Amino acid sequence: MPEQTTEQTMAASGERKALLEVDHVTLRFGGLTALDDVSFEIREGEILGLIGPNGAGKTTCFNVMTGVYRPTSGQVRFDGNPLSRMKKHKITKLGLARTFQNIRLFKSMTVLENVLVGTDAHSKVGFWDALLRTPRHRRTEAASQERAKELLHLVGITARHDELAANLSYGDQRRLEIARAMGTGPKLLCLDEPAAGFNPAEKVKLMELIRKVRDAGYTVLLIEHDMRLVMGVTDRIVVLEFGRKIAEGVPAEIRDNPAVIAAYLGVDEDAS
Ligand SMILES: Nc1ncnc2c1ncn2[C@@H]1O[C@H](COP(=O)(O)OP(=O)(O)OP(=O)(O)O)[C@@H](O)[C@H]1O
Repeated sequence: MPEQTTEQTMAASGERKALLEVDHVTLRFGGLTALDDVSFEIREGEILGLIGPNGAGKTTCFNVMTGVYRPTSGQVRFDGNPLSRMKKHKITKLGLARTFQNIRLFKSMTVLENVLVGTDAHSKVGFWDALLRTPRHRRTEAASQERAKELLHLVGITARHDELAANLSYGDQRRLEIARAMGTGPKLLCLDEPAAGFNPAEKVKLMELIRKVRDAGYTVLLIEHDMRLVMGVTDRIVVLEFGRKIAEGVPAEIRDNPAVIAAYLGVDEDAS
């Protein structure tokens, strides 16, 4: 398939429905306003980057978007459903999955088992089916294994199914985290600094993987410090500074936006 230009992707994504809506969200930690009336949306099939200088509110926003924090005011809707008061497993079932800044794998389980933990979130078989190993349970288990192997193939760690997760290289552990999150069958995959600790070659590979994930039909939210990676892989970018949204647009617009440049360089916009 020929590669799409950003404009083509945008033209396509502009017609797409909003999968996740951040609607006038404010979040206060005591006296500190970590998010201040922030609104934006993630559209189906796009890769959206959320960026901003240290302390801008990205992680807080990510946590609000994935249902970890409840906003002080405003609302987050996923596929039209308000996330507040929803339990985590319900959010996962709706189709929202995330990875963590600090890798959180089950290190003493195998690579395949780690992904199976995710696929089990969608399992329809009950407790007794599992206990008695009914044909229904065996069929479901075989389908889950197949699915888990496909995901490992997608992220590029096929050959190491039976290896303990602890024995994988750091880069492969990060890839496994992505496969595990995808195992839950998400519509939206939220990646929290997936390139942390990567060398430049690994970052290039990660960019390819993120594109592959999007091309496989997933929508992706990416929080990432590495500007080159964000600019190179996202369709649109939202920029936060001091808890406020200061810009939103395609990478080329964000790159040239004076408010964004000022935020990153730490200079007074009027003085620049
Ligand atoms: N649980 C919390 N309690 C109190 N203040 C918090 C809490 N979490 C974050 N903050 C504050 O909220 C503000 C935004 O922090 P946040 O971690 O969301 O920023 P960030 O953009 O992710 O920063 P970084 O790039 O450094 O990770 C900061 O001033 C931070 O100190």
